[in-house]
Amino acid sequence: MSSLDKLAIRGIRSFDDKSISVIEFFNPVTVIVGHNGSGKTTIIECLKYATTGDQPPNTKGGAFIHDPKMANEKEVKAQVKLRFNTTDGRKMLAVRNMSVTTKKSAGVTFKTLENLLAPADSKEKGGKRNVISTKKIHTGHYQSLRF
Ligand SMILES: Nc1ncnc2c1ncn2[C@@H]1O[C@H](COP(=O)(O)OP(=O)(O)OP(=O)(O)O)[C@@H](O)[C@H]1O
Repeated sequence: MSSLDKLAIRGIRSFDDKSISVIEFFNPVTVIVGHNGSGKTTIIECLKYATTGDQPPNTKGGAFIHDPKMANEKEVKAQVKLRFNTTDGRKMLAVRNMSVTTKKSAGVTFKTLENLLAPADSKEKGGKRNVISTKKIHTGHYQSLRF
């Protein structure tokens, strides 16, 4: 059976872009507990975003990203990184990046940046990963991952 290992969130909704929040998943169950507005739903939305690339409804234009006004920045870079185990026991990493920039002249600009799916332990010389795909994955164990 495939399983979730760790989820790292930076710059999504109330998770600011100055630090990385890591959520570790346990077997057989992980319970997410917190006050209203503390980010429970955001964690689930980040899991969905990591695995499908889909952002929550009504978040077109960067509303899923931490508000630059709250961060007191012109640009906020967001990243969701999911480490998971495949059905055949391999550790994989799915990473998605996006950004919002604010300019007086152009308003808010939302961009999707690099996405990747790679073996989690695949650091090559020079720190580059052995990337399987930065686009769509249709087959095998990654069937539900759309890149
Ligand atoms: N773009 C954004 N930038 C900064 N903060 C945001 C942004 N969008 C939403 N938020 C904040 O993120 C929080 C939403 O968190 P979320 O809905 O994940 O919490 P929750 O723990 O599921 O809450 P509840 O228990 O009420 O369902 C709210 O505090 C909201 O003000």
